[in-house]
Amino acid sequence: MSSNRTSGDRDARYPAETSEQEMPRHATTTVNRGEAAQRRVLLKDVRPYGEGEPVDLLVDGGVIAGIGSGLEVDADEIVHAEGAVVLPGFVDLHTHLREPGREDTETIETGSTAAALGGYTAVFAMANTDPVADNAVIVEHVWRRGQEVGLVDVHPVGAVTVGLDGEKLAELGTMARSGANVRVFSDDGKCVHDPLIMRRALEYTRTLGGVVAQHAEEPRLTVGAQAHEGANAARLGLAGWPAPAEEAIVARDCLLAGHTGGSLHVCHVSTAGTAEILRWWKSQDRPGRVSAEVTPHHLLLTDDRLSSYDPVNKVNPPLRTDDDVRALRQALADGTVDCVATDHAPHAEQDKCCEWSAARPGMLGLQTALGVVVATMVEPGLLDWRGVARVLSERPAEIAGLADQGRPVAVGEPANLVLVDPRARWTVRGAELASIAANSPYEDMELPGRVVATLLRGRITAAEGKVRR
Ligand SMILES: NC(=O)N[C@@H](CC(=O)O)C(=O)O
Ligand SMILES: [Zn+2]
Ligand SMILES: [Zn+2]
Repeated sequence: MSSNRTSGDRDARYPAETSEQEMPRHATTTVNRGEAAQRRVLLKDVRPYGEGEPVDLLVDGGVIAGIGSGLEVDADEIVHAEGAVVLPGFVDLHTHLREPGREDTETIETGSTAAALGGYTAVFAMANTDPVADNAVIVEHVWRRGQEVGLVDVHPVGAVTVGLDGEKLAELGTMARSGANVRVFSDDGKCVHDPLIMRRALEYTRTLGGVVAQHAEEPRLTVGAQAHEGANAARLGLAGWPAPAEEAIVARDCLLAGHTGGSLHVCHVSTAGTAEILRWWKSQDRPGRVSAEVTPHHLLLTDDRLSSYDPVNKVNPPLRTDDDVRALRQALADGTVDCVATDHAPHAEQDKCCEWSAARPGMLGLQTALGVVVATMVEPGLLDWRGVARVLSERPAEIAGLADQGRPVAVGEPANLVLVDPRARWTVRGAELASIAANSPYEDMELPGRVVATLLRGRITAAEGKVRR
């Protein structure tokens, strides 16, 4: 991993130091005077990591300039946070933004909006777009468009193989050296199933300081699969997606990562067996660099949802059993699974509101991830707020090699931050989410934990449920 990697290596991120410095400052209450004026933001009464008495946190010039009680400073904006928990901004290693190709379901702009509202300051946009992000032109477009929108850093994921076809390695080096500085490579949506291609990908990305994010699904075991292979699928006559189709690939890839010294990241872990394999592998003397993510939906939902026959619940890998959910929560709590990634997968109404077998797999996740993590991990006592920072921000930033994300809430650190009201509860309405698509499996569900504000390099990108461009 390139440890010195900051997004600032690439494009301009702040407007250059200009006359902002001379602009008059006013101590005001929540007045937004645009980015140029937002140099100093005072967050009043915040609790870093939800610990201790509320303090004030001053953000100046994109970094945390002071933390203390009763800071009396001249700020451009004051946010009265009323005891909100402050954490490093969330980092999503697994987002589908559908641009280019399916802008009718999500664009970089609408996806960035959903991300900022969900508390994210960086997302990784998967390569299964149309055309596929398997070359420098596409990845540079995604990176630049994300910077233009300016709500969240959109890091393009580069495809491992040309056209996601699994046959020929894409030009990984060209993407790595491009303006998008790609470090995460994935054929997500499809598995890099050929073991020799996977081996070469691990070897090659190692020399680039990158990581291969694997969608673990042995395709020969999931031909025609529609739902988790178990009693519920059998009852409904749906072809089964057996747990070993995931587990066999994860075991194989751990061995390959160990052998090559390459970095493997396992996408959307969904079974108790996969958690066991990862736990065993990580307990070896030389496990190399293997990391894993779990999605919010696999932490909360089970294949009991199949009975409704509503394809909003169709996702890949499929929703599994209660036992799997329990094992995944435990694995996330003990670090066997490193982090939470949304696998935010917007789909058009016509691709979801149709018969089950014709429906596309995938569900929205960016704006509901925090709520689901609070409901499944914080409320049952499996994680505290430091743990939330670890799984939603620190570990994903480390895995992707982002130097300026997932940093401590401390003076001198970059002000990529999220403020969370731990007491607030809200009801999910798919149509009210920022995504163009509305395929949320949490419709009408009440979720705990609300994002009060998100700051990207010291600038408020979202506050009170609205983004600021
Ligand atoms: N998760 C899904 O069910 N769908 C994803 C692809 C993927 O993550 O495998 C998509 O692109 O729609
Ligand atoms: Zn996938
Ligand atoms: Zn995905």
